[in-house]
This record gives sequence, C-alpha cells and structure tokens, in this order.
Amino acid sequence: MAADVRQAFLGSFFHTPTYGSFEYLEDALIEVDAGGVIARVVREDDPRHDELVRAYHDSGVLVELGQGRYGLPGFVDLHVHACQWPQAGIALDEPLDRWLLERTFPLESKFADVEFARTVYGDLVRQLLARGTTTVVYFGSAHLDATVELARACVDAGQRGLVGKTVMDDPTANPDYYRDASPRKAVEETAQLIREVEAMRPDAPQGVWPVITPRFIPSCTDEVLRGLGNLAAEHDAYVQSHCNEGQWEHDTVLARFGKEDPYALRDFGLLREHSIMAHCTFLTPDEGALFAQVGAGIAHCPISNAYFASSVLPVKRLREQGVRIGLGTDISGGFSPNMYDDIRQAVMASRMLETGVDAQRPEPERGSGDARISVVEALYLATAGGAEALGLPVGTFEPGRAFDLQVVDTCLPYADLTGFGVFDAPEDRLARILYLSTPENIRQVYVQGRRVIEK
Ligand SMILES: Nc1nc2[nH]cnc2c(=O)[nH]1
Repeated sequence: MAADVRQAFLGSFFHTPTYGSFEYLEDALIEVDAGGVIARVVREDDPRHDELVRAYHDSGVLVELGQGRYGLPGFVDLHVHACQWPQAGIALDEPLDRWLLERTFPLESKFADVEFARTVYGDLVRQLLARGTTTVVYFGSAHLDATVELARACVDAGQRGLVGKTVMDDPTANPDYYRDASPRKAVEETAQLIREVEAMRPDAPQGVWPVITPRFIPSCTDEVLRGLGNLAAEHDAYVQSHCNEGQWEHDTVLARFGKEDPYALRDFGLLREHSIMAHCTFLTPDEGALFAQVGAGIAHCPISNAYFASSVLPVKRLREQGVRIGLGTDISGGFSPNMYDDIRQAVMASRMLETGVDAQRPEPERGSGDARISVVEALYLATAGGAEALGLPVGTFEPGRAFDLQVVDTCLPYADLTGFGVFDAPEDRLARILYLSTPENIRQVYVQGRRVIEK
C-alpha cells in the first residue's frame, strides 16, 4: 500500500487510451493520491490485487463501484456558451446571423445582471456535472463581472473550468446595447479576467483557467483581434473562438481579408497551440495541416453543425492529418447539455457524410466516402481527444492523469442497460452505455478525486 494513496476505487472501467480502441479494466483497482491524481492501476490478474483490496478496505479508503456499475472518464466539453443556457432547445430554425441578432444577443445582454448570471451559471455547472462532464471550456457573456461569476461557479462546484469573457467590439456588427465599449476596454477587461481567474487557482485543485475569447472574426475589429493576440502571447493563455463555421462566416472573412478564417486567426496571433476553435467544418486539407502544425484544437459540435454549419466536420480526414479534436455541445447552437448526445450525433453525421443523404442522386456521387467514425472513436473525442486539445492530463484512467470519473449504473428499473445479458461482451456493454444511457444512469461523478455528484 503506497503511502501517498488516499483513495482506491474498485470496479470495472472503460476508457480509450488510444484512438480507435477501448480498454476494459475488469475488477481493477485504481489508486488515487492526495492531489486527486491516479497513482497506479492494479489489474485483477496482478498478484498484489487481492491483498491491496483488503488493505484499502481495512483502512477505510476503498470505494467500490458495485455490481452492474461501470466507470468511464469524465467528459471534456470543449464548447459551451454558458450564457445561452436559458435558450437551449429554442429558436434553432433561424440562420446563424439572425439567430445571433434577434435571439442570442438580447439573451446574453441580460448577464449585465450579476445576480441573474450567478443563478444561471450555478445551475448549468451542476447540470453538466450531473451528466458526467468534468472539464468545460466556456464562453461567458461580454460582461467581465458575470464571467468572473462563471469561473467562481466552476470553482465552487468542483468542475474544471476554462472560462472566457466574450469579446465583440465592432459597432458595425453588434448592437449598441450589447458590445464592448472599445477595443482598448475589451483588451483591458480580458487582462483583468486573466488576473481574477488566476487568483482563484488556490481554491481550485481541479484547475481553473482564463481563456482569451474573441467571439468570431465578424464581430471583432482588427484592433481588438491584434490586442487579444498580443495578450495570448504575453500570458501564454488559452484562446477560443469560432472558425469556419458555415458559408456566411467563411465568405464574410474572405471578403474582409482576402484570406480564410484560419489564416486570419493565425495572422492575429490567435491560432496557437491549444487554441480551441469551434466547428471548423469548412477546413480544407491545407488548413487542416495548419492546425496540425500549430497544435490548435477543434471543438467538434455535431449537433449544432446540423443547424448552423449546414455541413459535417470531416473528423476522419482531419485526425489522419494529425489535428487534435474533441467534442463540444455548443449550448445553445446545440440543444443538448448531454455529451452522450454529441457522441451519438458525431457517429451518425460521419455516416451521412460518407454515404451522402440524397437518394435521388446516383450512389457514387452522393457522399464523400471513407468518413465514418465508430462510437468508440467518438468516446475518445469526448474524453482523451478533448484532453489532448487542451494539453491537460485528464480523459483516461492512466497513472499521472487526474481521476475524473462518472459511474454509470446499468441496472436501473426505468433505465436498464443490461440488454437481458444476451449480448454481453465488453464492447456490447460499452456500446449500450454510449448509445442508450440517460442522465439517470449516471449515479456519481468525481473530479480530481473529489466526489461532486451523488444521486
Ligand atoms: N454556434 C454559434 N456560432 C457563433 N458564431 C458567433 N457566435 C456564435 C454562437 O454564439 N454560436
């Protein structure tokens, strides 16, 4: 029994240490140190296993998952607009530019009220945790104070949060009632956010980070984009934005700069290692190579993309190019806070991209061919892939990674996932969890070794 182990978890675990395959750790023991980091994974066939289980049991630090329960890594959601949570599931039948102007900006402007922000953000953070999401990259509203509240909500609830104040300063593109007063003010407030969030670190063993957050090029002036790029270099900070989401954004940026979104973002210093760019469905092979070269990540938002991008991210091609990709719910361009829904949609969208969908066209001309991803690959994106994009040691049950766990109960009377034991190989159990589980099945959630949800 190692001296620095504070908890040991006994149970059966699924995770994806490499893209394309899963590992099933049956009746394994995961030792977690005082910092909430995995110290060792002891497999059932390890000669020390039984003796260690007894020792941890006798010293009162053994946590048993129980029969019919499986541990999966906590999800990493790379793209959430926290201030759009009250709008989830609403108004998805409008084009992006109208949706922003008529629906979203009026809603986001309400976060000038810090009390309202506290209420909404506290609820969202809890709801995401309860669905197994332990790390989140958040867009706040354009208000500094409300965004500080968002970071605090993550710290208080024990969620690993990466939090940005949305910057949108262009008076020709944004309404007067909801925009940054000037480029200078926007950069100053972002610098202030960096200071305030970094000051929260001692209270957040799970981690909390500021994120430099230009909304997207069409809502920002050149001056603010340059200022934010400089700030990113100065602080070596995370950056997030939307990139190449759809035809409208693509054409707008091209008309303004004579170059596509990724090159414009790069030239402003915003496309960097661990920058998280949402959507990217229009990325060409050359632009994919640029992402791989700089180490930028993509937040793949397959539900939202069905509404606003009107296109499907070619995950298979981009992964083969070496691009880091994770999943994002994109609340509220995506209606669901549940990453399982995005895992499912990522698989289905890739199949439709491969085969095409218009049966009136001749079969060979319908789809792009060779684009499908498996549900296990989608699980990788939702966990290890997001971790890779952020450069954080989370997303799998391997020594040195933070212990972020969701416990899925497959034996509930109204949410049974056992399939009557007919198809019972580990891959079948995992597939049923990925395709069929509901939030009810998730009974406990741990972040950095600390239990944050118990239902
Ligand atoms: N999906 C989505 N795309 C955007 N592009 C700029 N802002 C937004 C947003 O809030 N949601």
